[in-house]
Amino acid sequence: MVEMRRPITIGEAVKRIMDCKPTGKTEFISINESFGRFLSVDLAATSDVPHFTRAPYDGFAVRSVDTQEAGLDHPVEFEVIDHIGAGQTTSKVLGEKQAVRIMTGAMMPEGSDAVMMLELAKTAERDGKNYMTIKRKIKKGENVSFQGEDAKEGEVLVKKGTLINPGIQAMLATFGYASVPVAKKPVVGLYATGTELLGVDEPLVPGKIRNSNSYMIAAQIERAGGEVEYFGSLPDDFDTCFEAVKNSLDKVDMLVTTGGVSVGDYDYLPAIYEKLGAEVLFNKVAMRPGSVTTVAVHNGKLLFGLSGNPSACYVGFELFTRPVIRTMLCSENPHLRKELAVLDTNFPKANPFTRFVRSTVFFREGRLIATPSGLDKSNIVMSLAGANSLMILPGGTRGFEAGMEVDVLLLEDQEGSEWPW
Ligand SMILES: Nc1nc2c(c(=O)[nH]1)N[C@H]1C(S)=C(S)[C@@H](COP(=O)(O)OP(=O)(O)OC[C@H]3O[C@@H](n4cnc5c(N)ncnc54)[C@H](O)[C@@H]3O)O[C@H]1N2
Ligand code: MOO
Ligand SMILES: [Mg+2]
Repeated sequence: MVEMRRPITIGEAVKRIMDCKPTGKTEFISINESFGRFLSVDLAATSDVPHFTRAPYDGFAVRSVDTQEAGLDHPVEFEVIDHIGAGQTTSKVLGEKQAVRIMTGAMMPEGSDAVMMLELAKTAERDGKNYMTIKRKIKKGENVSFQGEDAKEGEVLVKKGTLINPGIQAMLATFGYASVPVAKKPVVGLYATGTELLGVDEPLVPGKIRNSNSYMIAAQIERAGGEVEYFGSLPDDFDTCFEAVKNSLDKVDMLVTTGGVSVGDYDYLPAIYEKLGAEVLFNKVAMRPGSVTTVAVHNGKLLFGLSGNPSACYVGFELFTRPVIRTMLCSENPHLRKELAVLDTNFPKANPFTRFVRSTVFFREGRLIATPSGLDKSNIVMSLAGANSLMILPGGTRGFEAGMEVDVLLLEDQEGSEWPW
C-alpha cells in the first residue's frame, strides 16, 4: 500500500523552511560589476551631497543685500572680481557691490548668497575692469544649491537587501564606493531527473520528452538573484541519483531537483532523502499545482524536491526556493509581493486545495486586472510563458467569476513581501 501523505498549509510549509534560518554572506566587488546585485549593508552617506554650496545656474554670485535697490528703472552695477567654472574655486571674498562670474556646479565664493542668471545681467568693461548691471532684486539663497541638500552625511539612504539599480549605482559612485559590499550569490545546485528526458538538441522519440524544467528553473534561480550550478539530467535509477545528490551537496548552498518526488515506482527522491539521513520538512502541501513538493534539510543545507510537472515545479520554486535565495541576498522582504487584482474571466474550477493560477496581470484604467495565461494543469508548459503573476484562488471554494477581487503574487516585482501568507 502506497503511503498516504498528510498535506500541510502553504504558510506552515514556508515557515518550516524559513525556520532553517538561511543566512547570506558579503563579498566586495568592483562598482563596475555591482549593477543588478543586492546590497549587503545599509547604505549611508559618507559625506554631505553636495559637500560644498554651489551655483545651479550660469550667472553671477552676488550678495543679495546689494540687489535690494534694483528695479526696472533702477539698474544696480556690480564689479566682477573673478570668473570661475565648475571644478574651480576663488579665494576672493565678495565685498559691497561685487560679484563673481560663476558657472553651474562651481563653488559659491565666500560672502555670496545668491546667483543672478547670465540672461538677466548686462556686462561691460571699463579701464580693464569688468562690470555687470541688473534691474531685478534677488532673495538670499535664491538660485543656490546648498551643501547637504541632496544628502546629509551619515543618513541611511538605501536598506540592505535592495537590488542595485542605476540610481543606486550613481549613489555608490557619489560616496566613493569603488568596491561595493554585496550579498554573495547563493549557489543553487540543480538536477533534472527522469529517464524520459532528452537533451534540447535531441530529436523527439516515442515516450520521451525534452527536458524543459532545468532551463526554466535555471532562469528562475537567476531571476531570484542566485547562481546556477547545473549538474545535468539523471535517469530514474536510485543509485545513480543517490550518488549524484550526495556528491553535489558540498559544492552548493542548496540543491534543487525536479521530478521523482511523488509516490510512483521510479520516484526516488523521498528514499534518497531517507538514505542521506536528511530531515524531511514536508512532503505534501495543500496547494495546486505543486502539492507533491518535498523539502528536506541536511547538514544545514536545504534540498528542494520540486515536482517534475512543469507548472508544479515552477510554482514550488517561487513559493519555497525563491524566499531562501532572497533571504541569503539580505532581503527583509524575501517573498513574492501580494496585491489585489480584479479577475477578468470566469474561473469555474472548484478545488479543495488553494490554487495558484499562472496569470497575466496588467493595468486597465488604473486598476490591476488578472487573467489566466493559459491552461491550468500542472503538466502544462505554455501557460508559463505569459505568466507575470500567480493568482491565488483559496481552497474550499466553488470557483470564481469575472469581476471578483483576487490576490495575485507578482513574479517580476523586486519589492517583495515580508510574509504574504
Ligand atoms: N498516484 C499518484 N500519482 C501522482 C500523484 C499522487 O499524489 N498520487 N501526484 C501527482 C502530482 S500532483 C504531480 S505534480 C506529479 C509529480 O510527479 P513527480 O514530481 O514525481 O515527477 P515525475 O514523476 O518525475 O514527472 C512528472 C511529469 O513531469 C514530467 N517531467 C519530469 N521532469 C521534467 C523535465 N525536466 N522537463 C519537462 N517535464 C518533466 C514527466 O515526464 C512527467 O510527465 O505526480 C502525479 N502523480
Ligand atoms: O503537485 Mo501536483 O502539481 O499538485 O499537480
Ligand atoms: Mg512521479
